Amino acid sequence: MELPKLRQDIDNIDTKLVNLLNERARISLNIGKAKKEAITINPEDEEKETHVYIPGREKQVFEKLQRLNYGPLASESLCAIYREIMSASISLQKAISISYFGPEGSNTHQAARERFGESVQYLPKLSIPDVFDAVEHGHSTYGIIPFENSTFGSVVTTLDRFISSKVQIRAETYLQISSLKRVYSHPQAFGQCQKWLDHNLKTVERVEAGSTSQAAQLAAAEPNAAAIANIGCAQLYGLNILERNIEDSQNNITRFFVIGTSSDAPTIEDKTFILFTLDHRQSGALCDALKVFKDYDINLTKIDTRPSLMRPWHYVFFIEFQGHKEQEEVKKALNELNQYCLDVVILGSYPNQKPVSLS
Ligand SMILES: O=C(O)C(=O)C[C@]1(C(=O)O)C=C[C@@H](O)C=C1
Repeated sequence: MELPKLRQDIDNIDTKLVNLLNERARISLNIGKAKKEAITINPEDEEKETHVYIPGREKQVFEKLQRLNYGPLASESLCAIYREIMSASISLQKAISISYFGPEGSNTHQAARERFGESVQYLPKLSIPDVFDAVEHGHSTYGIIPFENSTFGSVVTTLDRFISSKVQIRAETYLQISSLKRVYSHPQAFGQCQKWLDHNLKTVERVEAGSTSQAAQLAAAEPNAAAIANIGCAQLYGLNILERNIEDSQNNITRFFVIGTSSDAPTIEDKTFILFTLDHRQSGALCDALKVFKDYDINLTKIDTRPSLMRPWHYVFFIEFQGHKEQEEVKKALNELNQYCLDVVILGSYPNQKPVSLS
């Protein structure tokens, strides 16, 4: 076929696409209005503000797209296009800001961009507690923080800040951490690449930085210095890539939480994250607490513990389980759990986003 004719075909399709995209945008604006009206009609509702970001609905849309797609467009390409459609849709309803554990180019920044696209405002914060503060004080609509890494485990600063937090988890999101690099880095990244570093850079001094992107920034400003960071950082700070994929486990994935002022309504598959404290003088207290989940047939997906920060040798337990805090069985289980605990705090419920490859 002639090239001009093929380009004419593309022009015609683009005209249709632009019209359809705007039709979609108008519906999104109406959804925005409907959300505001729902709150005005039901002022007694727990929900005091309109949430434009609905992770459960987004999951549904993305799953449907992948089911519908028979190519030749790759599903990843289609999802990337839709990420931006959704981002624009959100920003039409309300201008939102996302604070993230930065600086610019950090893994958390990357995770945030993959989750929220380019039409929202990003606010870098230099520490994880600063992200919590920004959400708690209303300086940003949502926050995003690293929660755990598949090789190195929990991010303890995040767990510790949850102990005194007023935020609720709204979503989880996963990021494949690849192409880790050099000698300046965040302690988490050093931990993830320990074996490689011991083998290849045994005599090189390891200098800790506040984040992987700060490490890249430092390395860029210093001759003969390197950083362990992601590819985005190398591009941002003009670094050469010396070695790729140096992490000990090649399947190195970090999970992040999106935090906000409230969680969203139940979807078909949610998880809930809680913390609780126990009376340590009572033998079997932890066993009694955990048995509640067995009795209600609630599957646990994570358990962790941290010093309580209030009294030495007192601990806070963190548990993630399948189910939503508004489901009857979960409510009953948490009520019963309360009887065995000094304190139970629900940190939020969110749709399960675990990639199938990790299940
Ligand atoms: O369904 C909604 O609640 C919308 O606001 C629409 C929409 C979309 O564009 O599809 C936009 C943002 C939400 O995070 C989910 C979906």
